Amino acid sequence: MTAALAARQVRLLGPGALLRLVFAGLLGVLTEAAGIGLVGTATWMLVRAADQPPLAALAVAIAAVRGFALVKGGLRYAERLAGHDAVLRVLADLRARAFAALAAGDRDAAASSGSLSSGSLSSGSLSSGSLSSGSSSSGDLLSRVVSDVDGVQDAVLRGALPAGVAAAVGLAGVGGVAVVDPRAGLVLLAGLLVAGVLLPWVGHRLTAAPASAISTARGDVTTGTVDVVQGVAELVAYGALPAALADTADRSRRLAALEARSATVAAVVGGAAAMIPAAVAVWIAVLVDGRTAAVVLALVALSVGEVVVPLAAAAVRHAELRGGLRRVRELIATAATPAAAPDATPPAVPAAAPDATSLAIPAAAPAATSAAASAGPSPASAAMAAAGDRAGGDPETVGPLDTAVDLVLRGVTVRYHADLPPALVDVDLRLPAGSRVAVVGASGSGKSTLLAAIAGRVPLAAGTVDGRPDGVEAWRVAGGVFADAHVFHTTVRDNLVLGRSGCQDTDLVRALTDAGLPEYADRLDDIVGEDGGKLSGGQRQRLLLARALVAPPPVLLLDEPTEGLDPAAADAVLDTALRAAGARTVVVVTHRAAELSSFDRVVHVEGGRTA
Ligand SMILES: Nc1ncnc2c1ncn2[C@@H]1O[C@H](COP(=O)(O)OP(=O)(O)OP(=O)(O)O)[C@@H](O)[C@H]1O
Repeated sequence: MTAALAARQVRLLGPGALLRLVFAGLLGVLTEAAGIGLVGTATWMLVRAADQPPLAALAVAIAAVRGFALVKGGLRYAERLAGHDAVLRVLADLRARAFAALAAGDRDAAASSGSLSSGSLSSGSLSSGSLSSGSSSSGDLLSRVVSDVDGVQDAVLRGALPAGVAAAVGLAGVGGVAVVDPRAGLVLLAGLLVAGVLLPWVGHRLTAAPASAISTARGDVTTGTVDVVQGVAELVAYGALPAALADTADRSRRLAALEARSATVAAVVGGAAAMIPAAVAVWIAVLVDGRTAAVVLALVALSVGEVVVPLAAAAVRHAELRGGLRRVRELIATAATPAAAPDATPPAVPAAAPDATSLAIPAAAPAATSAAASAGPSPASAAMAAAGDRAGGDPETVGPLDTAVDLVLRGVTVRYHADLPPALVDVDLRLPAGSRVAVVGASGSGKSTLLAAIAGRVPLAAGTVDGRPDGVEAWRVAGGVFADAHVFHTTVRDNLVLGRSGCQDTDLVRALTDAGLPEYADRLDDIVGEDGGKLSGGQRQRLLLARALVAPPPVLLLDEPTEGLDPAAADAVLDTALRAAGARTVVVVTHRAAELSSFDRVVHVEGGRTA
């Protein structure tokens, strides 16, 4: 068992680093020994001085006190230097090995999928690695790899090294005290076992479960915050931002509560451990015969006890780091495994224990039938569901407007930056209710900006968009698929619902079918990956179209909704989508001339002006 543990550490840290750490540990033991020698000699000297002996009788002790004090300072410095040097070397090596392993996993995934489309370190590709939980975002994974590897520093400097030093100093201390007085040795041994073994074990046991919950909660907060930030425009467009922000804040509060609980355990066991050496010292002082021996042994025992006090807090910290350390070991192990041939079964990846990964969005139960029922949604998706519930309770204030609207743009000018030329210049455009308008033009001519202006997503430098009923937010009148649309790192269902009230699965299936994505009709609980990383470009675009078709506003805006599809499929999807839009106004940005026959009007945009 010990040999296996040692072999594991050698594999993780490397033999060279272990030797350096052992050297640092030896320096640590010598430092503590010098400290204990200093306390023992100084105590003896003070007790003897009370009897006013000739100065010569104290000369050796005086020199020894000075010597111990000087040597202790130098040794402490050398120990810190050696320990940090060893650990920093270990970290540099581990980082290189961890990133090599990630890169290798990414390459393997790309090779086996025959495509590099998901890009470096995508969540899809990382899912072949040992760290991945199919639902973790690449940002979350990367930040976790970084913090997991950094955790090794804490584990070594605050855990392994002090534990080794405490064991050596404790044994030597017990032996030394026992030689003078065996009963005092036993008392010290008992105190050390309580402070250095029992309390750390209790602390570790009490914090192991919360530590795993903290890891999960931290992953939730990271993934959710990134998703909300990346999808903020989309959340605003569907009125789901306040709920998303509230949910993210809720998750942060839950994380803080878990961390506070863990910190309380650390404080209690740490505090209890800190009292043990004092109790041991008092006990020994009472127990041992002879004033000098009693005082010297008591203070020596106190000094030895101080060495084990930090172990309780270190054990609590280890409970927090345990999952991360295991992930690092697994990652390094996969890097050491020779790459499998592309057609071979992928190398067996150690199954992550429940606390090994921070599953931000656990896979939803297949039986779930609503967004709210899907298990462990991401903050954004939970917010979407919450917004949906809210909408259900108050359909007058949230959700798209359900009356026809005539919109009119008058002299609309949009300028993204004062130093840049305007992206739209003096645009007049009528959008009568039920009209079908195609917007065409060269890349960069201003088509997406025109849609953004209609939807009220950009401030107008001049002009007005008239026709929105008073007091009704712009997103409830006009919305749909925009150029910067975001796919949330959650299920197909949550991506479709996105804040709409009362959506049934039948509505979602209809929208998927209308958008040309029927293959996902029975996969509503599939996690789509970070920004839809597990979908093809065309599927991603059709998912966005389906989202827009679930409960469209009176003016449906579609920015290149069929991008990524072959021409025949694009025509079919657009036809179905236009039919699904019913009596609503539809404005479609398209590059395809063949699609134009479906529209009553074609608006050409050139240099920000319409013709
Ligand atoms: N957020 C922004 N900040 C600054 N400039 C922008 C921004 N968005 C667009 N622009 C600029 O505004 C102009 C119009 O961009 P827009 O995206 O509306 O064009 P587009 O016709 O939709 O292009 P494409 O067909 O390539 O999507 C371009 O010059 C573009 O560089």
